[in-house]
Amino acid sequence: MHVVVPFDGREPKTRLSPVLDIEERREFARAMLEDVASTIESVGFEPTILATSDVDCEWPVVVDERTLDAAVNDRLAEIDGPVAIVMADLALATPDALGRLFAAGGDVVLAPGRGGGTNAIVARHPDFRVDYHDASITDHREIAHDIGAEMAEVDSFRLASDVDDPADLAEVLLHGEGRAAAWLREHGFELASEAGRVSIER
Ligand SMILES: Nc1nc2c(ncn2[C@@H]2O[C@H](COP(=O)(O)OP(=O)(O)OP(=O)(O)O)[C@@H](O)[C@H]2O)c(=O)[nH]1
Ligand SMILES: C[C@H](OP(=O)(O)O)C(=O)O
Repeated sequence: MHVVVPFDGREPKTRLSPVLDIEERREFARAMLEDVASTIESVGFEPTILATSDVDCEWPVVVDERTLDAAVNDRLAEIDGPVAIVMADLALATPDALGRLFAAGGDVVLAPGRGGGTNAIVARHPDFRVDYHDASITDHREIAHDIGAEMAEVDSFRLASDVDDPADLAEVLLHGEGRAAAWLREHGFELASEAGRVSIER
């Protein structure tokens, strides 16, 4: 199976701009990418980074400057056989969680993200194409249905937790075991309590 990790390192994670400046967001996004790619590797697959510009890293990189959908759909059309698409901001992903995703049966396997996104996909049907953004999980269910694909979903806290907003950083500090969690600690982030919920402070 080909495992593709989309990554836009140019102005990443704009929703984290209340707490991280542009250089910090680049570094943090890169730390998450390394966590995701090395976790994929640890379950026996070589990730290909599908990036908007060249990335200096130990994995193969395919550069495609077009939109996310255009770049991913081109890979889906070009690659023969199963393709997994795993987002680069899954800082809580573990070998166990990704292993369950890759092993799940079905023509199309979806890992929903909190908030309506689609954090990972395994596509074994040649006609499956993506339509990211907004409530993409609904769109991906519909696309799978329309092409007559047998669909499955993976129920996983770790795969559902993409890191988009400042509140998600608390989850990384609570549960992350990799470079992203270490990066946050090195840059002064720690857990705090706010109105009975865990938050972050710096
Ligand atoms: N190749 C490619 N990857 C992208 C593109 N846009 C987003 N990504 C990647 O897709 C995944 C999900 O990204 P999002 O959380 O939607 O967006 P983001 O740009 O990182 O963050 P925001 O600016 O806060 O929306 C991350 O791994 C991004 O690096 C794109 O245009 N091309
Ligand atoms: C790419 C997008 O990510 P989100 O903006 O939901 O994190 C999606 O999953 O459709």
